[in-house]
Amino acid sequence: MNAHRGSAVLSSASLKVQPDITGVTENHRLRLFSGSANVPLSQEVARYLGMDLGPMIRKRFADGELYVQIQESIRGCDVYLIQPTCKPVNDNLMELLIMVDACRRASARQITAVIPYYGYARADRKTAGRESITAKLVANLITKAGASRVLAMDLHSAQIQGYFDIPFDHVYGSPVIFDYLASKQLSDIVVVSPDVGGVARARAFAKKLDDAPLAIIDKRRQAHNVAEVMNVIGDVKGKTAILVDDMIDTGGTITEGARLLRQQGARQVYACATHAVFSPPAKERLSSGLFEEVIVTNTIPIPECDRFPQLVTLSVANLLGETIWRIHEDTSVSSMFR
Ligand SMILES: Nc1ncnc2c1ncn2[C@@H]1O[C@H](COP(=O)(O)O)[C@@H](O)[C@H]1O
Ligand SMILES: O=P(O)(O)OC[C@H]1O[C@H](OP(=O)(O)OP(=O)(O)O)[C@H](O)[C@@H]1O
Ligand SMILES: [Mg+2]
Ligand SMILES: [Mg+2]
Repeated sequence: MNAHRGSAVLSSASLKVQPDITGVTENHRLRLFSGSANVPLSQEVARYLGMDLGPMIRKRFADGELYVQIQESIRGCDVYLIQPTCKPVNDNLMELLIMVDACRRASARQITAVIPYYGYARADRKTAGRESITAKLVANLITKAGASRVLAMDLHSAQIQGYFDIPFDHVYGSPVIFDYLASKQLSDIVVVSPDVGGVARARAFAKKLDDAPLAIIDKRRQAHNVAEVMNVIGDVKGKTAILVDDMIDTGGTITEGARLLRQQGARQVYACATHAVFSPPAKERLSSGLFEEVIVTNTIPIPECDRFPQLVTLSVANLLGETIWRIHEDTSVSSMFR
């Protein structure tokens, strides 16, 4: 390459752009940057990919506004920006948007927003008049900022993929949870969806657990953040119930569900959820003795003060790393979940 350049003037050793072993020029290489929302997860992803996180300055001005500067050239690079939009959601979202904008203006070839937890996902439709569909607004913001594609894990509702008109890879944390559950060798399992929105997720989960039976809880919400459970559809008596959800926020849904399952004769209750949102009083509810274990992943960092003895945290870093690699290599992502 670059033979057209005067070799007497520039020897190939002095050229900055070298072809790598795959024949792709090095300036199209994969680069990974982390926002501040979950640096330990980003570091684990980088370790899986055998690379370092790219250098980036992130600071706050005296007036509270954010400043981001990518500290190396990313011209022509395929850039992956890892940032779950968890608490503080508005700050983390804004930081992601600023990172995307900075990469676009720095002439990155492709920008993938890697969003292990997609905040505002529960505002996925109008449930009353004169409400915003904030999940769609967030999609518009990410797209408009300049993202070329999105990688997200366990969206609250899968339809959010369609809020984007750019390629979207939706992956699941369930394989790491299956592996963990398999190691426990539980018997007489019933997989339980704690509400109607979780039925498809729980059904897929049950299928993977040797076609375990499925039960569904009829949950209602009379007010925001208040969960009321009415009934269990399915047989749970004497069984090990595995509640499966996308997220645990205040813990109302999963603990009210567990209480009902115990009342209906479940022998043991395990809670599984990808995203540990953990708003108060989640810790108190989850550690009240209803659960054998509460199994979550590290899409959202869990501060020490929110941990409790029954909590098991599994890492999705390898899964995200493998997905990033497959996106970069243009190979199948869906085959990871068959
Ligand atoms: N972040 C949120 N926390 C709690 N509730 C929320 C949030 N965003 C939207 N909501 C409300 O949740 C329900 C969703 O309706 P479902 O039928 O249970 O899916 C709705 O009232 C949203 O305003
Ligand atoms: O821990 P909590 O504070 O109870 O919140 C978490 C629950 O809220 C969401 O469900 P949602 O109420 O949106 O119902 P859906 O899944 O049927 O859409 C989410 O899927 C969890 O089930
Ligand atoms: Mg919902
Ligand atoms: Mg739910």
